[in-house]
Amino acid sequence: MGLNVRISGLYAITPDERDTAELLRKVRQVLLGGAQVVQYRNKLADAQLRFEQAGALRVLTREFGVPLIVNDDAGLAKQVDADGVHLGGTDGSVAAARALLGAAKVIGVSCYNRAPLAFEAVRQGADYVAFGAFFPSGVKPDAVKATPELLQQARRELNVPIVAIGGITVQNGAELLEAGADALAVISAVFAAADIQDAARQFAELKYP
Ligand SMILES: Cc1ncc(COP(=O)(O)OP(=O)(O)O)c(N)n1
Ligand SMILES: Cc1ncsc1CCOP(=O)(O)O
Ligand SMILES: [Mg+2]
Repeated sequence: MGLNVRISGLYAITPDERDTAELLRKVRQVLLGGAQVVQYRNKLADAQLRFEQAGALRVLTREFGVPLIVNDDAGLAKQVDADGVHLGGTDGSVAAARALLGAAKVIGVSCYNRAPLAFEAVRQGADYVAFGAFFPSGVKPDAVKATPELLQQARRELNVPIVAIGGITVQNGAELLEAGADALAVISAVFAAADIQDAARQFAELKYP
């Protein structure tokens, strides 16, 4: 995994935002609040806008010394020299991403509510695994439901960082950290907050491993 990359703490995932200046303003707030990882995710943007936004986030996250992970697209991660890529079930193989990005970059894999997917992802060289959704998510209302017991099992049986996602708030996140998560991946509870920086700060103050 990347030399100075640690997957732990508040893992802030960007909301679908077409206005790049607005996106940067919001992400600066989460960084000032203490986010430890930023993922660029934008399901509305076309390839040109995604390139522009990922590149701008690359500059911003470097300013804070925080890793930038690109969702779905290892090619874009490579183009902007992101620290890694996050792959879901339809986003290509770990092997293909590794061949493109090299050994120093981070590859994270969505494992939904299935421990066997995580064992296989790690066998293929994933650097972290993500489980969820733990709570109802307005961003992904149809996401499969995962339970804290899965985090306990993953903690016992895996040696890579574990990320929890889906409807996570400051209030319900503590339970997931106690069950074994290293990082909390969050969109709405930080980016839809009236005060984004303060919401991020509250997440950053939780007790991480
Ligand atoms: C940290 C993290 N975990 C899970 C996901 C979800 O990935 P995926 O299942 O590919 O869904 P999309 O985010 O692409 O809609 C994630 N992005 N990040
Ligand atoms: C991308 C994704 N995968 C499972 S739930 C989810 C959305 C998380 O967003 P929120 O933190 O707003 O529930
Ligand atoms: Mg995906």
